[in-house]
Order: sequence, then C-alpha cells, then structure tokens
Amino acid sequence: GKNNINKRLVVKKLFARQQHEGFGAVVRRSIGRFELRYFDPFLVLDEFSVSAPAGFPDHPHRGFETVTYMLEGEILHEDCEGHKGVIREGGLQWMTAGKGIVHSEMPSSNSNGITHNKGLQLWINLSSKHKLVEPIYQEIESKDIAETEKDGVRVRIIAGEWNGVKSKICTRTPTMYLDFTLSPGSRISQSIPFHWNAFVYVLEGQGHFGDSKLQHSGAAAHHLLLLGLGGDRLEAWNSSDSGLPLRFILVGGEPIGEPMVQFGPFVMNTQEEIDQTIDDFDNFRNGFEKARHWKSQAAS
Ligand SMILES: Nc1ccc(F)c(C(=O)c2c[nH]c3ncc(Cl)cc23)c1F
Ligand SMILES: [Fe+3]
Repeated sequence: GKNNINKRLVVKKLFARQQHEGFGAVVRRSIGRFELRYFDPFLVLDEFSVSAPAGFPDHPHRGFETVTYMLEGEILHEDCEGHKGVIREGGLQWMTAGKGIVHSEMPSSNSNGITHNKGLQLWINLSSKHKLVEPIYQEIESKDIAETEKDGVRVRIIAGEWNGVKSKICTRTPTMYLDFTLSPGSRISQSIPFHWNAFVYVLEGQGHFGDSKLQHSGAAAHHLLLLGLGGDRLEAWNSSDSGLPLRFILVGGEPIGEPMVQFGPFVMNTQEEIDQTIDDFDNFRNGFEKARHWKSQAAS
C-alpha cells in the first residue's frame, strides 16, 4: 500500500546459533554464515563470548575494517607494530586494517577466576581504493561514546548520527551503527539512506520491526533482521508487556558494488590479489614486515 512507500520491512530473519572460532572462543555468527555470505559492505557480524585462556591469538587482516564493541568485560589487543590497548565494557575499537595488520585479541586473564567477555565484532569491507591504506585505529572509551536519550529511547551512536548527535568515528565506507535501548512501550522511526543495505541485530528483550499494518516481524535476542530496500526508515516498537527493555543495533552501509574475494582474514577484489596477499603474508612483505619477528605477549 502507499504508506509502505517509505518504510523498510524485514525481509529475512536469521537466528545466530553458537559456533566455535579462534582458540576456544564461542561466536554467534549472523552475517558471514553460508546462508548470508556477504551483505555488501558487511562481511561478518559475530556476537562473541570468551573467557581466558580462550581468545583470538595472533592473526592477520588485510582489505577491510573490524569494529569491536564490548558489551561486557574487556579484550586486550596488541599488534605487530607495537600498538596495544584494552577495549573495556561499553568501549569501541574501529580498526582499519587496510594493507595489513597482525594482531591478537585476548580477554584479560582476570585474577578472580573466569570472567565472561562479550561483545560484537563487525567486519566492513573496504573499496578497492582503500584496501591498501596504512592501518589506522579509532578507539573510544565508553564514557566518550556519543549517547543521548529521548522519550524512553536511549541511543549510543557508534557511527553516524541520531537526533543531531554525531559519532566522531570517521568511516571510509559510509556506515551508520546505532545501539538502541527502548523502554517498554516506546518506539522509534529511524531514517536510513535509501540505497544503503541495513540490518538489525537484537541483543536483549524482544520487539517488533517493520510496519504496524503488515504482519511485522517480532524478534528476540540473537536474531538478525535484514531490512528490504524501497524505503528510507525503520519503525521499531518495544511492545513486550514483560517490562523488559528492548536492545538492538541498527547498522547500515553504502554498498561498495565491487567483486569480493575472501580467504579467511583477507578480503580483496580478485583471486590474484588474494594469492599475492597470501604470498606477502608468508614472506612478510607489503605491510606484513613486522610480523616476521613478532609474537603477542597475551597469546604466548
Ligand atoms: N581469520 C579469523 C579466523 C578466526 C577468527 F576467530 C578470527 C577472529 O579474530 C575473530 C572472529 N570473530 C571475532 N570476534 C571477536 C574478536 Cl575479538 C575476534 C574475532 C579471524 F580473524
Ligand atoms: Fe582480528
């Protein structure tokens, strides 16, 4: 009908079940599974949970960006260039791997036993013109993340803007990444650029997404909702009478529209570029020089 002309509806719903990744880590992978290999420009969305000594020991990246957003606990990261740090609860690391990074991402082995470190890691592809840029980090502590509240809706702005509040993250591939918490009975109508691919990933509670007239799609935690094209905004409600807040992320990005060839943590445009990348990594060249004599402390 006419009033759907500008609403984006849920066209696919995926439950992200747990799988093993890294060294003893557990991830709920939604984007990046065989049913949803690539949602341009998004390569992977992992909801991870890891406790020491498990983690993601030394590994490379080339040709894309990783966005790590901690929900509970913390992750220590260190790379072969000597860059290291802690991403604490509520904090964010936007890593543009570009031409190449070798790093480890390990939970701190907390003295008082097992601590569950949970978070989200989103892999965003880079266009061919950015694939070999110098690696660069943008790191924001929880207290410095743009956050605002209105009519029972709290929003943490990871990338993009909401209600005039902007994130300070500079995105190469135009991206929005908003962390919404809706109190019971509240709702949002959020604009999304018309041609962007967009999805919702539910973190807590349950809610409805899409259009009030159509059989809108209810969804609970660990579900990914793909939003169809043909509209410029998302409507969502926390209609649950359980009194629980609804927490979800809304992520959107401008499709890159180039060929994508992925080999694990390498994402280029052609198989030849992947073969070259593997050769560079094996021979410590073209951005992987420092990896030759480097081992992380956390993972050794
Ligand atoms: N290639 C490859 C293969 C296997 C991996 F596990 C990884 C990897 O590091 C991660 C996969 N999801 C993740 N979520 C959170 C964090 Cl902190 C790291 C990862 C990786 F890069
Ligand atoms: Fe990594």
